[in-house]
Amino acid sequence: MTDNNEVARLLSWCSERGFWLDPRIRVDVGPSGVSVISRNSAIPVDSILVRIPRQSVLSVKSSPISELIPPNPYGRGAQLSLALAVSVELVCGVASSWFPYLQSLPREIPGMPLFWVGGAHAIHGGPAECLNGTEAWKILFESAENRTSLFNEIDTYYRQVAIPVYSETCPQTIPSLRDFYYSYALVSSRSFLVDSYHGLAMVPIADAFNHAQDNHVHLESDFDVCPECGSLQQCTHDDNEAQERPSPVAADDYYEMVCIRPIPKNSEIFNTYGETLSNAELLVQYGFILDVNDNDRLVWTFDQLAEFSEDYLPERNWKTLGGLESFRELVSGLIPQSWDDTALSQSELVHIDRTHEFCLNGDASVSHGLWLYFVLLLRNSPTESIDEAMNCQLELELHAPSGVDVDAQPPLPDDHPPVPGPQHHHQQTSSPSPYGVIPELAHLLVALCRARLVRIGRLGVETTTEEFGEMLDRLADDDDDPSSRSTRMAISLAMTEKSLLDSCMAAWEGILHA
Ligand SMILES: C[S@@+](CC[C@H](N)C(=O)[O-])C[C@H]1O[C@@H](n2cnc3c(N)ncnc32)[C@H](O)[C@@H]1O
Repeated sequence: MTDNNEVARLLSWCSERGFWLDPRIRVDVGPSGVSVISRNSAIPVDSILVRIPRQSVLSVKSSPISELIPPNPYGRGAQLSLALAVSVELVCGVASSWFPYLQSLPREIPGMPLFWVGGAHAIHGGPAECLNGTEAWKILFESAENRTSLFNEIDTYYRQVAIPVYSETCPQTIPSLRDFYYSYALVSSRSFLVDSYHGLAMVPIADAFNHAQDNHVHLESDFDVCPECGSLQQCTHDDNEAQERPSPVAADDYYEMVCIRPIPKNSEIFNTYGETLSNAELLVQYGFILDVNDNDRLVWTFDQLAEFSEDYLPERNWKTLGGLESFRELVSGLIPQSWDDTALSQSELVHIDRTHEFCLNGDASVSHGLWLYFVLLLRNSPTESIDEAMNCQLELELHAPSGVDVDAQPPLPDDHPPVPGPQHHHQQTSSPSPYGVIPELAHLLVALCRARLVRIGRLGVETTTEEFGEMLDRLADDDDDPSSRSTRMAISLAMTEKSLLDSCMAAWEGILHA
């Protein structure tokens, strides 16, 4: 972990480079590494707490080897490019212009699952195994960008792009793959998208703030600078039409950490790394989780739902629904429509989801997209009304034995036979239900959740709440051991997902007894 001397060296370098820190704050070393704390006076909203000179950030553009790094403006590609720039600066050591900054960063980031696979953190029996089937597992191993694992993407970039650059710039001290992982981890956990010139960048001092959802500060920057030279003023790269950049004032040469929520005296000052980040995302990108995170959710893709339907509802083949692609189009065309004023918005079990995903949210409520998928799948003809299904949903919730309780514990004991699986799926009876497709939909949702629990494995199906508690308590006793801390975070994630799935199953089984 960073020590006080390293922080002192960082601050002295910052002062030489023209940084300005409000005297009401200090940078300190605490239990979560470096943090920023208010001194003995409260700080009001709109105060500028830190000014960071634009030319002091480490980005692909400001790197001495920028010409050698293939440009990659967004997403994981941008992170990999910046990791390459950072790794070369780390090799340069004291010769790097950013040395006092780089020496102040944590030497290891064991909380990030990137370091859990292989070595002491072997996947079998290690913390990574506890992530099996969870949302974090999906981010790590089924990356949305090209369905490959994060590890493969990093390894491929290292071999194909980084090694040739190292051979040219530092042939005597080529960083190892593990060294490259470290640089990637620094970028993943600390970089900011600052403006259209630097793009993603390492921003000293701005990255000393820890994360909270109710943050006190955020980074302000004039994003719209010349992407070619970074100029805030009109420059030779401007064409005649694009001369709308505002004339600069002195402050524009800085990025600023600005107070957006009053800060009490003597308390930690937090930034946010993203208002909607779930614990799975925080863990993978930053190596920590929050005790309570309202953004936690479980997501299914359309393809996963389609695969599930083929297994559990073989009688509904895609041909009867006009083909898989036209069904996909139907569903994806309806989800973004306005659902706020529909009857569904009054449901206790379904929520109108702004992300338009097929998901279960932190209240164990299913998204309107997931509900709609099953309604469209189950209805007997394309003319059957969705409004009718919404009314049936509300009716059934109303007539559930004791109302709907989404926090109810699952009625099934752990040794209860599983809910209908692919082989013995509950068939629709010949007499139609007065609640239309909703009872069948409830059965399917329960089966979908059960299938997800099975993917989580032992922690999903066999572990009781008490056992989770005991495991977490045991690991908390050993919190100084990074491996115990990692396992504790992984188990917490699995426990949260199991609890959401259990609550969802209990609620939908509850309405089946109406
Ligand atoms: C941008 S840095 C923040 C400064 C950092 N504490 C340091 O020592 O340099 C992000 C890292 O800080 C830690 N961190 C940030 N917010 C945290 C939180 N709420 N709880 C635990 N660790 C946190 C994590 O290790 C994360 O990867």
